Amino acid sequence: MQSYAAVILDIEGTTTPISFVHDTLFPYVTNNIEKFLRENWGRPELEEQIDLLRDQASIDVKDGISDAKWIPDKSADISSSEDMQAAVIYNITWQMKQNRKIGALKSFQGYMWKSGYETGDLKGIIYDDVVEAFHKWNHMGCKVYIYSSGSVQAQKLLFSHSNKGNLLEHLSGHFDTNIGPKIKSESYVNIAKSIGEQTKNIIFLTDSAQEAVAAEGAGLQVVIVVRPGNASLPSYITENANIKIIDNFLTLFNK
Ligand SMILES: CSCCC(=O)C(=O)COP(=O)(O)O
Ligand SMILES: [Mg+2]
Repeated sequence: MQSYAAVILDIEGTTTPISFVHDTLFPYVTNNIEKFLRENWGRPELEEQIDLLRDQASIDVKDGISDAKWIPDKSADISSSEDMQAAVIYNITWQMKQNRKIGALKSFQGYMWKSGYETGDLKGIIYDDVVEAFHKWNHMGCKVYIYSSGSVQAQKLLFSHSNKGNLLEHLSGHFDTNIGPKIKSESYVNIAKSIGEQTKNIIFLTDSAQEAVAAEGAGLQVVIVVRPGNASLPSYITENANIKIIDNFLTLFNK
């Protein structure tokens, strides 16, 4: 591995078990959405989230995506709050079944998780070696950033309410898909510009083969992280001499 000035980390399957996202975070949304909407109905923050979902739903319907449905407009008096809530529940459930990485869904999930973290019902899970690596990188003066499909709000909640305490002080910044999709090289170029580093001076750690290829295409140094429960790696990754594969962040500090 060459030297580097900044590290970018994926979350799911990299800093955090996939099982935490799929067996705890996602069910928190699907299991609580009905009650959550009822209790928060009329709040401006919830209306902002629904506006984002409605805009995305219109795009999906216009694009002819199968099973996509409109969310009624709040200015149309014909729709009761029950109809609106049912449409939002349908939309969230439909998107989550497909594990979509779309901004409006990710933003809504983050908004719901906020109350879960604040009440203590949710606690982010971070692997032990990640925290030790944070200390080492911080000590070396190497900046650490997060790039996840989860919204910036959701990322901050996870790292501030974690099983290892509040880890936000170790992080220099957060990126979500507002900077671009994780499977596009351009997104990594955008992040490099935003943090003021050349792409060759950044390492990106991820569990995803597609993300690895995109980051490599942008000129970043790429490390694939293998954690329990991660998907097996395709041969174009395992046979790519430019991509290092590790199962523990601390391997990166071995001489
Ligand atoms: C920010 S925690 C929630 C993770 C999430 O919603 C997700 O889609 C995982 O995406 P990642 O890019 O971290 O693999
Ligand atoms: Mg991942």
